[in-house]
Amino acid sequence: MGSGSGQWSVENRAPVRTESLVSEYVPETGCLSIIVLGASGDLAKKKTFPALFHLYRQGFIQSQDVHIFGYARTKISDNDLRDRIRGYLTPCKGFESTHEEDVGQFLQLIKYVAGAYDTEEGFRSLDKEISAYELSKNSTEGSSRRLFYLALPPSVYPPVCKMIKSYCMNKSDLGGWTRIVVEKPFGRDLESAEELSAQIGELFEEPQIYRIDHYLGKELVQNLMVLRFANRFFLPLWNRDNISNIQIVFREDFGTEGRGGYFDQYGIIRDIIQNHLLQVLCLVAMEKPVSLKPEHVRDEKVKVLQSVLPIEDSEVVLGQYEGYTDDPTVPDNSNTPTFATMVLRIHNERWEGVPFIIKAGKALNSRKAEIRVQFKDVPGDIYKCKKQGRNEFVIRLQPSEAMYMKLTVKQPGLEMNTVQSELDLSYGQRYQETIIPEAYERLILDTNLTNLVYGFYRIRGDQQHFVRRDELKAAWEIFTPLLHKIDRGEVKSLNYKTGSRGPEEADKLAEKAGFVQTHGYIWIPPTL
Ligand SMILES: NC(=O)C1=CN([C@@H]2O[C@H](COP(=O)(O)OP(=O)(O)OC[C@H]3O[C@@H](n4cnc5c(N)ncnc54)[C@H](OP(=O)(O)O)[C@@H]3O)[C@@H](O)[C@H]2O)C=CC1
Ligand SMILES: O=C1O[C@H](COP(=O)(O)O)[C@@H](O)[C@H](O)[C@H]1O
Repeated sequence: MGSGSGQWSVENRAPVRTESLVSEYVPETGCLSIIVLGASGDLAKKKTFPALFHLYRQGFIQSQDVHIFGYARTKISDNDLRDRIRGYLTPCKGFESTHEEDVGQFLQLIKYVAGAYDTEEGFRSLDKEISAYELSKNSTEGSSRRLFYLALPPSVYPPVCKMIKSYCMNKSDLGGWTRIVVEKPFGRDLESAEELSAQIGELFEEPQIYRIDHYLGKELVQNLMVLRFANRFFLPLWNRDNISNIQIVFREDFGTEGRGGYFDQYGIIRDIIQNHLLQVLCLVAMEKPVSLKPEHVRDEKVKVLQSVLPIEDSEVVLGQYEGYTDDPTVPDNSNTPTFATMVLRIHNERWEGVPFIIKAGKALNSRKAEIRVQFKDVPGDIYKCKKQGRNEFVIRLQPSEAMYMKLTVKQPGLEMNTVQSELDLSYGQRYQETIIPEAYERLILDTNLTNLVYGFYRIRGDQQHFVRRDELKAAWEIFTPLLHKIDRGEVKSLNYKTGSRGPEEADKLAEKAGFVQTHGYIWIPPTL
């Protein structure tokens, strides 16, 4: 790293060798079929196909051994599907000049099959298409790999899994496999999630099931364990003796945008908090795992979830933005929250007494997701620093990925004043040449493709960044009592204005829980 010109530059360093990450490189020889079920939908066009395109452009998906199938009920042709997704395929950094050509070649890998989610006929035609492709590649029966991505509402997972199991399985005796990727929210509450798990569990083994939570694929979420467990700085500070409170925040500056029908059945807690923000909380709060093996990491996450105390009604604020019910698919009297702030408390030695303030909202005044660790006041403060604000360590997940530490320094110059400033690691500036992959790219890669990890080849099929069944159960246990109260109308959503911070009561709750806002200081992402 050199800063002679005043600019940061990044040297290529040898990869760090980490013993526990070494795993055997076992080549998989058969061809791979990726089947996107629900291909006509929102997730497929906005996230799944674009992620596959980027993997293709970066060489992880190669036309000679990977084919992509779209499946849904809508009766459209191959070309219709290609036209639907074309506009969502954004150029890969560094490949802008060949983008049109790349898109054309990628789209040719996609074939569409129309069919129902619960009938033999559709899945038999799908199997026929996949088998024809495998045959055309001379892939030995039993060596081919089939990845079914369920970009579908969870209500159709059981029939779809049954159909896959009955008509579309690969014979896995020669290194081939069949895997399924299921989206969140997995169920509506503890009971329905357990039922869904049991139904799918009868059809597939746990290692075949990838419960995706795309927040686990975000760069700075993947960095959390490295940050906590590979740096001496944080080890002694990361506990109730030093930390006053931790906020985990998700804000969007747009509403449900045509997804009102889906959203109204779930609400912000099931859509964002029970999964995305809770997964982040686990990584912030867990103890160091025995190793980086997926089961060791997930064991520690489960322990955190099981230590969360029941949520107090007095520590919850719900909101619904004005205009939410204008969507014709949303009932006029809907109480579904589009905003929630709540305090989670972890009953263990490290975190007793430290509130985790969780906040998520749609149609707010900004779009961002971040973790804000606020430290306690300095004891015996001779500078009267309280007026400047507390130390905070902020991990900005998006946009403008960054980590910064808010700290008090001497005001530069002749005066002897203190002022709040920051140590700033902004990724856009520090890693200018690096392409930060989209969360879905990374996670799809984890399900099936071979890649370099910390300098070693390993077979993907790594479930560390996916949710295990007991983890899911523990997550639903936390929220189910509250969700049932909301469903029964016992906890009401307060109105808030589109483009606001959400209900004022939410800020008051955070303050009551111990968060001290710094006034007069705002971190601004550095521009290049
Ligand atoms: N959209 C997003 O940004 C995100 C979505 N997700 C999750 O991904 C999954 C899919 O989401 P999304 O694409 O938005 O959903 P959509 O509502 O767009 O549904 C996807 C497809 O499923 C079929 N479908 C929709 N409703 C039903 C139904 N009631 N019964 C049977 N089939 C139905 C439709 O295809 P057809 O009628 O052609 O069969 C539709 O095109 C959900 O679990 C969601 O929570 C997760 C993260 C982000
Ligand atoms: O899972 C979901 O996530 C998106 C937000 O994802 P992000 O990566 O853009 O932060 C959210 O808009 C959607 O409601 C939800 O289903």
